[in-house]
Amino acid sequence: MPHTAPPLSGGSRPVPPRSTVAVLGPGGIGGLLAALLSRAGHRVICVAAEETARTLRRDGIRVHSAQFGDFTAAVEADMLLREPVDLCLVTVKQTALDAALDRVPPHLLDEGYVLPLLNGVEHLDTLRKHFGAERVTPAVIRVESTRTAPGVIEHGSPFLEIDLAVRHEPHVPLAALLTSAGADTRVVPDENAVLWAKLAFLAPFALLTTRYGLPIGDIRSARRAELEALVEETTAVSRACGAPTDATGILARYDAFPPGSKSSMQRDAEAGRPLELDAIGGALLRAADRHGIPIPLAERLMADLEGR
Ligand SMILES: NC(=O)C1=CN([C@@H]2O[C@H](COP(=O)(O)OP(=O)(O)OC[C@H]3O[C@@H](n4cnc5c(N)ncnc54)[C@H](OP(=O)(O)O)[C@@H]3O)[C@@H](O)[C@H]2O)C=CC1
Ligand SMILES: CC(C)(CO)C(=O)C(=O)O
Repeated sequence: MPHTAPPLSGGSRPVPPRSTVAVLGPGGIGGLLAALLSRAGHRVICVAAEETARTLRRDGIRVHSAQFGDFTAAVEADMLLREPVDLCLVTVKQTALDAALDRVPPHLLDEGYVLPLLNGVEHLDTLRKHFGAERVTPAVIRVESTRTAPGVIEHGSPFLEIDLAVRHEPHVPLAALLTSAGADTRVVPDENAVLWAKLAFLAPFALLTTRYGLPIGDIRSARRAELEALVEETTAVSRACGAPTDATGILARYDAFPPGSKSSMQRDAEAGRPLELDAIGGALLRAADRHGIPIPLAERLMADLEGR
């Protein structure tokens, strides 16, 4: 998948032989990264609810991946983080973030870094309040990965990409650590560019696939005009927020997805789970309102989805 924002150097520094990484929420993306980091030789502590923690301690994490193959990785797991770690990946849904943060006492990250991989833009405020602004590295992930049962992960996309918004190289070489696990990781100097490039791309994908219950292949063919109009809206908001996002590039990215790909919001809808509507569509509407940008199509889709 082509990236949109210009990279900085930073992915090539040596990785500490064995880092200790906590994963708060070992689900679709957290479980995949936990397993890959463990397989790469790092110490991984998953922080999860009781049943999931018990299952992970007993069975490890089983990954089925077209990109990385099928493998099982041993991880530690607990309901509460009890010791300092080099890095804490935050990989819960936005709807579970406040409750999940009770499991990670902030002082345990005094020397480490927090890497949130949630979709959306507004969770960073919550995390900065909890851990302190200097501990949190904004980031986004591009992948399609599903937790089909506790500790069982189906990684469906032929890619796993992470963009880190880092102005100054953190003490822990985060990019090299993630690269060592197999993630195609880039360091980009601009937080807005990283977060809004993802949201401008994700919001049309998530809202349309969820609204119509169709995978991206059907949306980009049968509902092309709607998709293009919505991308015009999201890129206008993104540009107003200071992120130079271009509609043509986003449409090309949709076209490169395997046709059966679904958004995580769509998978949540299918499973009857709460949707991250506020984190994705709500954040978009609020930003459009702040900048006086009309986005009627996004508003209509949000109203449809809220009324489901
Ligand atoms: N899945 C994907 O392909 C992609 C997802 N994203 C984003 O990544 C984020 C995570 O999504 P995803 O991995 O799909 O989510 P999942 O629902 O698969 O995983 C979330 C995990 O959080 C755990 N969890 C929920 N509440 C708590 C809590 N209070 N304490 C501890 N753990 C908790 C769940 O536990 P349990 O297992 O016990 O239910 C689950 O393991 C979202 O913001 C999503 O939008 C971004 C790109 C792609
Ligand atoms: C669109 C996709 C699959 C890209 O990673 C995503 O971020 C999501 O569905 O949450």
